[in-house]
Amino acid sequence: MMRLMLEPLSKSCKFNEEEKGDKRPVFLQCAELILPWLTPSELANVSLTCKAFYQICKTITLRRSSDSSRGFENLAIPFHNTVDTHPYVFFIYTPSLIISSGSQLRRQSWGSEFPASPNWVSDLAVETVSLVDEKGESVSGCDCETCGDVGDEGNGCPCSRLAGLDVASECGPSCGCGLKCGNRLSQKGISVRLKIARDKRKGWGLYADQLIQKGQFICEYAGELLTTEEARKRHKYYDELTSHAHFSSALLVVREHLPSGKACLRINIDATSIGNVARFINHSCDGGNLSTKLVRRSGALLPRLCFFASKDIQEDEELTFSYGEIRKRPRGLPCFCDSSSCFGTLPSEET
Ligand SMILES: C[S@@+](CC[C@H](N)C(=O)[O-])C[C@H]1O[C@@H](n2cnc3c(N)ncnc32)[C@H](O)[C@@H]1O
Repeated sequence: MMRLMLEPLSKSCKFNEEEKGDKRPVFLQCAELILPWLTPSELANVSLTCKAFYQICKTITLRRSSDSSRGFENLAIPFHNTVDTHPYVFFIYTPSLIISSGSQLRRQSWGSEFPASPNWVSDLAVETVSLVDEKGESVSGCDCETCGDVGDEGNGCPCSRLAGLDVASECGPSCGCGLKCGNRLSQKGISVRLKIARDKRKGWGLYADQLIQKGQFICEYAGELLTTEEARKRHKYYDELTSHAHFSSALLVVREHLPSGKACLRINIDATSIGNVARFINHSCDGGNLSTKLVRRSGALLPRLCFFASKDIQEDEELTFSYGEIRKRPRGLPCFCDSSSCFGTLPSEET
């Protein structure tokens, strides 16, 4: 389909190169709209067809490397590479957890003059999934009207006391308070400056681009929410890819122990093809400088995995956390965390 569309465009390209008008030709305006939807290899092919397309593709590449979040986050999160020639990583961006995409999210415009619409994936987000009774009323969480006198941390809010031991609870859609409420720390998006930089041995990593104080919210781990069956299938497939070529997967399994202590809820999040900047966080055997917390919005069925600074973090410091303790494979992938407690291999676990 793409070839059919581009053939007439490149023919008119030749025609328009001969034109010496002041106005930008319509075909170039069309190209500006269409080319940001292409993958890097498609873009590379198109850039060979004529000078005008080459220039547009170059601009798109620059825009892509200047903001991995494509305008979905409050702040641009650029790529920096002084190691090799890869300008950016191509994946579909979602600022929050989404239900497995099916065919709806195969393409995303990235690198156009206009930033992506923040509502672009919101219809697919699962955060508003609630436990409701037959009348449609919320049967979990709280519906406090206001958290006004609870301070910026939201400590006194009834919602913050609903959580289990390793889960924090924030105000949700059923609460009367707004986004300014102190008990919605992780809902305001990324508010610290971050960048993605390339390391010779570990590949891309997420770095602080400012001083970050202990306790500050960094980002959530966003991606596709998978069934355990699908997660196992993908895990096997990613393992095969990793053994044949350099490939980085970002499939995370989180277990939430339910208050009874007898059961646990398993959450599989795959950020490999569809995810946010958290997919670039590398492992450190000493636990790194990030702590993870499951955060549930009042009334929401599923918690979200959120990263907070576990210590003060300096500008240019890499953000890392521990991928886990279990090392099932004796010859697992080598770990280059460089911490004094490094095990030598990355954690690995059967999913
Ligand atoms: C979630 S991704 C992190 C981003 C990844 N570095 C990239 O380039 O996209 C996980 C992968 O990063 C690499 N990685 C993470 N931590 C590492 C470490 N401490 N040492 C070596 N490689 C690491 C491994 O290839 C791992 O499978």
